Amino acid sequence: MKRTPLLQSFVHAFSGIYQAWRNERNLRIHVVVALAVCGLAGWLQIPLRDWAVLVLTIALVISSELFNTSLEAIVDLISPEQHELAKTAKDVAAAAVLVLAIAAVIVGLLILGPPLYDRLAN
Ligand SMILES: Nc1ncnc2c1ncn2[C@@H]1O[C@H](COP(=O)(O)OP(=O)(O)OP(=O)(O)O)[C@@H](O)[C@H]1O
Repeated sequence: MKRTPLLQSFVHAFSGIYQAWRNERNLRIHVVVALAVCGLAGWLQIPLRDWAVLVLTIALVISSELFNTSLEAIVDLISPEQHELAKTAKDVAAAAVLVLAIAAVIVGLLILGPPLYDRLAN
């Protein structure tokens, strides 16, 4: 099998991000919320370790959304008709994103809550 050049692999990956961005409203919502959280974290001047946790959490949510988008495309390709297994595949993948999104909200509250309270109270 012909091996894809390294640079071309990056081009494909960025193309994947662009396609998902164009087609997936949920991904755009995740990115907008992530930018808002980063803005708030910058304003609150949180420590570097908290930044690391925030960035990893944001990446996990966005990455799961990208996997979800990929899985939806595969399901639509192999099962254009309605099928119980197609429904299970899509619903469970969406559930995986939901679990991470809920965890991300909790992480955000734990990291940003106390400094935000201090800033607003003083
Ligand atoms: N081929 C199918 N067979 C059975 N049920 C399906 C099928 N395709 C979609 N569904 C059901 O419809 C729901 C929405 O499917 P759709 O492909 O529109 O995803 P979506 O709404 O674009 O998801 P997301 O909002 O995560 O992008 C699925 O979660 C599933 O319950």
